[in-house]
Amino acid sequence: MNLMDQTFARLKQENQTALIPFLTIGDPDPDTSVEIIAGLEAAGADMIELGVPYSDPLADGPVIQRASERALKHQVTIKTCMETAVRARKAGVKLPFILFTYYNPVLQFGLDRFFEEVKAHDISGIIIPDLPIEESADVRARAERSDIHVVPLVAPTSHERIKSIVEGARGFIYCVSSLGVTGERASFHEGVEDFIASVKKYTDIPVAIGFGISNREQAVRFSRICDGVVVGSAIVRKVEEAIPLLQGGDTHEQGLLQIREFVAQLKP
Ligand SMILES: O=P(O)(O)OC[C@@H](O)[C@@H](O)c1c[nH]c2ccccc12
Repeated sequence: MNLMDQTFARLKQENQTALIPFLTIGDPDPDTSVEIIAGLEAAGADMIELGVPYSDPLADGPVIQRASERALKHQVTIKTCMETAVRARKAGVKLPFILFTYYNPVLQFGLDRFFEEVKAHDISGIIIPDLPIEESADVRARAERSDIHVVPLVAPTSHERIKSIVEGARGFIYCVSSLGVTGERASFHEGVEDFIASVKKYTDIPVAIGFGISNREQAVRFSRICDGVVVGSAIVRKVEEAIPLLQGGDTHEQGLLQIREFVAQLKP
């Protein structure tokens, strides 16, 4: 059984909601990313989206765009992110990894090699936000053969396409809370709870929500109706704010603690 499925099954038994951070790998550097991942698990994260930095992150707001630029200064690639997963495992991190990447880097990497390497690096799932619908059947078939879950994204504007998007999906469904790009939000798309309910009508697999969730109150609100909450920009911003400490030699641990404490209070 895929580690992601095992985790959701355990959380369901414990009547818990998964806290799923997104982290740009290589920000501020690859070594520190391994330490931040360990800190996220210690803070209560249940699985982690390992963000592959990309030069043209169309769906990302300024916080993640800046993080990608910082990471790309270290020439971070899909391979670096896969190696980061293995390094985190070796450091004792047990939670499932989800590789988050735009489609172009996957095509550059090569689809056959991509799935072989994802499997070999103990990664449970992938999210490709710009995966073209006409390519998704092939990608899902390849993933299925390796027992890797391709997590589909559904938006409040998906309406009649929700059924076709979630049918046959594995892992979890990623409900995007609002239109636009990633980034902390004070409010969400009108009727977001109804949207989530409409998605749950078509699937029995876990449903998580992301986009804009940046504080405990919002995480608790969505934990009432979702199996998972995804938090990215708010955490990536904490990393950005901690960089002077992380790079300050004797204040490095203090920087890691600052990130960990922010994440710990998010756990619904
Ligand atoms: O950053 P936010 O608003 O907390 O949203 C999660 C998001 O970071 C992560 O899941 C993600 C990062 N880049 C994306 C692009 C599209 C969809 C989702 C994402």
